[in-house]
Amino acid sequence: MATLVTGGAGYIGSHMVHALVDRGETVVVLDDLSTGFEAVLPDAATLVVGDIGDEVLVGGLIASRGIDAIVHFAGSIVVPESVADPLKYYLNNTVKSRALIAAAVRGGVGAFLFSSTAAVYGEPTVDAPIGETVAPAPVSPYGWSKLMTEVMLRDAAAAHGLAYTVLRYFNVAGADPKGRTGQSTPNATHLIKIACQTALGQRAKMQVFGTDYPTPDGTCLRDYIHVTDLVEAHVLALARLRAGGGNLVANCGYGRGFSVREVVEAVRRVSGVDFVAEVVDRRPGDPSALVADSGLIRRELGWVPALDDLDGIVGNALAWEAALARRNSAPGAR
Ligand SMILES: NC(=O)c1ccc[n+]([C@@H]2O[C@H](COP(=O)([O-])OP(=O)(O)OC[C@H]3O[C@@H](n4cnc5c(N)ncnc54)[C@H](O)[C@@H]3O)[C@@H](O)[C@H]2O)c1
Ligand SMILES: O=c1ccn([C@@H]2O[C@H](COP(=O)(O)OP(=O)(O)O[C@H]3O[C@H](CO)[C@H](O)[C@H](O)[C@H]3O)[C@@H](O)[C@H]2O)c(=O)[nH]1
Repeated sequence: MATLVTGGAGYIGSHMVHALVDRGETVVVLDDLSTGFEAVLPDAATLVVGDIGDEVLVGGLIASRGIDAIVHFAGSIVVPESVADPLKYYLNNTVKSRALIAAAVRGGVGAFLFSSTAAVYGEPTVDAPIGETVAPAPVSPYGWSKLMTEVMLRDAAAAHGLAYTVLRYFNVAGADPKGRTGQSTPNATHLIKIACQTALGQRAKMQVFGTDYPTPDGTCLRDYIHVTDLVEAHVLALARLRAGGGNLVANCGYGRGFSVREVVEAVRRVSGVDFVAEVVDRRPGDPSALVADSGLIRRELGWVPALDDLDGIVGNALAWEAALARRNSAPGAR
C-alpha cells in the first residue's frame, strides 16, 4: 500500500506528504518542481521529478511502487494568469489530469483524491454559506479547468469503478505548526502571505483591493482554512476511500468569513507591526463573499477542525515567512 502524491513538493501537497509520513505511510511524490521545492519534503518520502501528463512514467510508478491511491494536488493555481493564458491551464490542469486518471484506471488504482476549489462556484449570488448543491458556474479558466477534471473523475468512476473524492478548498492559509513547510512560492498572490511579508518588512506596503463591496466593512469576505486542518480532511478522506466509502464531492472550509480588513488587523495584531495597507480599486474577478457550508464534510468524514483560529493561522504563516526569509538569504540558497 503506497500513496502517490502529485504536486507533493508544493504548498498544500507538502503538508499532506508530512502528514502521511508522520502516520508511517509509504509516499511517492510526483512533482515537476515548477513551483514546488524538494527542500520541504521529509527524507522518508520518495521524490520523482516528472510530469503528471507522462502516462508511461505514471503507469510505471503505479506498477513498480504498489500505488493503491493517488492524491492529486499538481496544477497551476493563479486565477489572473489563467485569464491571460487559458490554454496553459486547460493543458496543465485538465489535459494532464486526464492522462493521470487514465493511468490510474489502467493501473487499477482504487482511490483517487482531487484538489478542487471554491473557484468552481464563480461569483455566487447566494448570501448564505455555499453548499455543494449550489450549481458550479466558474468565471475563470482556472475554475473551469478544475471543474472539467471533476467531471472526468465522475464519468471515469462510473465507467471504470474508480472511487474518488473531490475536495473544493476555500482559502487555504497558514503553515505547518512544526515549521517543516509552508507557502514557499516567491510571487504568491494570497492575502495572508502578502500581509505577513509586509509585516516582516519584505514589502514597503500592501494593498486592499476594494472597500465598496456589499459586506459589513466593504471588503471581501473569505473562509480561511488552516492548511493542517485541510490536510487532516484529506487523511480522513483517503481512509474512507480505502475502506470502500462511496464517491464524494465536498467543500472544505470552516463556514465562517473574515473580511480583508479583519485579516490585515489580525496580521498587525499578531506581528505587532502597524504596516501600511493602502486602499485601491477592486481586483477584477473577486466575488464579494465566499464562505463554505461545511456540513457535508463534517458529517461524511467526521472532520473536526483543530486550528480554526485566525490569529493562529496568521502566527504560523508569519513564522514560516520569517524562516523562509532566513533560508533564502543563506549562502547557496536558490
Ligand atoms: N492554495 C489555495 O488556496 C488553493 C485553493 C483551492 C485549491 N487549490 C488547489 O490545491 C492544489 C495545490 O495548490 P498549492 O497552493 O499547493 O500550489 P503549489 O503551486 O504550491 O503546488 C502545486 C505543485 O504542483 C507541481 N506541478 C504543477 N504542474 C505539474 C505537472 N504538470 N506535473 C507535476 N507536478 C506539477 C508544482 O511544482 C507544485 O509543487 C492545486 O491543485 C490547487 O488548484 C489551492
Ligand atoms: O494583496 C492582496 C491580496 C488579496 N486581497 C484580497 O483578499 C481576498 C483574498 O484573496 P486571495 O488572493 O488570498 O484569495 P482568492 O479568494 O482570490 O483565491 C483563493 O481562493 C479561491 C477559492 O476561494 C481559489 O481557490 C484560488 O485559487 C485561491 O487563490 C480577496 O478579496 C482579494 O481581493 C487584497 O486585498 N490584497
